[in-house]
Amino acid sequence: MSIPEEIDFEVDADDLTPLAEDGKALGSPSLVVDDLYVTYRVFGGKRVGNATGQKPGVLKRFLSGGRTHVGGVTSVEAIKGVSFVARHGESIGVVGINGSGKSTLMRAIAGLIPPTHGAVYVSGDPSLLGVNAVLMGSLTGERNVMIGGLALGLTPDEVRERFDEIVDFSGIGDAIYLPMKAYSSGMGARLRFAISSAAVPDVLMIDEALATGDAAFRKKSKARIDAIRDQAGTVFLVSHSLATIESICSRTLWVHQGKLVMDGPSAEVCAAYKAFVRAQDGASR
Ligand SMILES: Nc1ncnc2c1ncn2[C@@H]1O[C@H](COP(=O)(O)OP(=O)(O)OP(=O)(O)O)[C@@H](O)[C@H]1O
Repeated sequence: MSIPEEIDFEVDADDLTPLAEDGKALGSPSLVVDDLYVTYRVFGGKRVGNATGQKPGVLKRFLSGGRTHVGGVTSVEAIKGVSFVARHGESIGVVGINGSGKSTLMRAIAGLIPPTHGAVYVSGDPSLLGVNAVLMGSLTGERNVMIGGLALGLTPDEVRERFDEIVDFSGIGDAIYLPMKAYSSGMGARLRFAISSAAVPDVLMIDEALATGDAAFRKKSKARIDAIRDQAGTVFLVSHSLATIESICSRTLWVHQGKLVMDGPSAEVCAAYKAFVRAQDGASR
């Protein structure tokens, strides 16, 4: 296995200030994930041909009308028995190699995928979690600001009041009037972050927005994350940039093959994860 490209150990640590030890006591639990399992069912995921790798016979090919796939349902166990408690005022990083289950975990917490076993309990309004899910690539950024704002529980007037501020924060300028599918991944991520954090949510989940943004955007984002934590929100940050995670999150979860393998202070978890990836990379050479 090689180190996934996105893992950027050296990423811009200079422009990120070290995490301040503010010594603030954390609040009550905002989220409880209890023995969570998530299984995807994929239709048509079976191997082509038979187990020996030989082509199907003439009769089979005739009966299948020349189609090469044989259908069937395959299960992918993406999350296997994850449990943890998050508290108000906590910022939590989530690390793991590609395909380890980070996005699935976030989507399950957001209520976008049902658990196959176990449960997720969220204090407050879980609808605050799902902004990314409602945004539509075929609509302009402007329309998406309105849709995302409504999904956050704002009224249309409140969204209109905050519109300029959201666009300014995203820094995408006149591109706000283009369809979102015309945005670069960085521009899309910046607008999603600007919308998601326009109202103070109970639980804010951030994808790669901070990794794709430039130094100035990361600084602004960090200030906004700190403000959300100060108002007792919980922030999850999924990123391949360990420098960003260590700078923003006091605690980190390491997910591997769908399991939570480590949960603790960011410096310790990131160091262990870094050593693991380097060892894997060495073993594959
Ligand atoms: N919609 C889906 N249908 C079927 N399998 C899926 C689906 N989404 C993810 N998976 C599978 O679930 C597992 C976990 O994927 P997930 O996207 O959660 O990983 P990740 O850690 O977020 O990866 P990355 O770092 O590449 O974004 C993988 O094996 C993936 O193939």
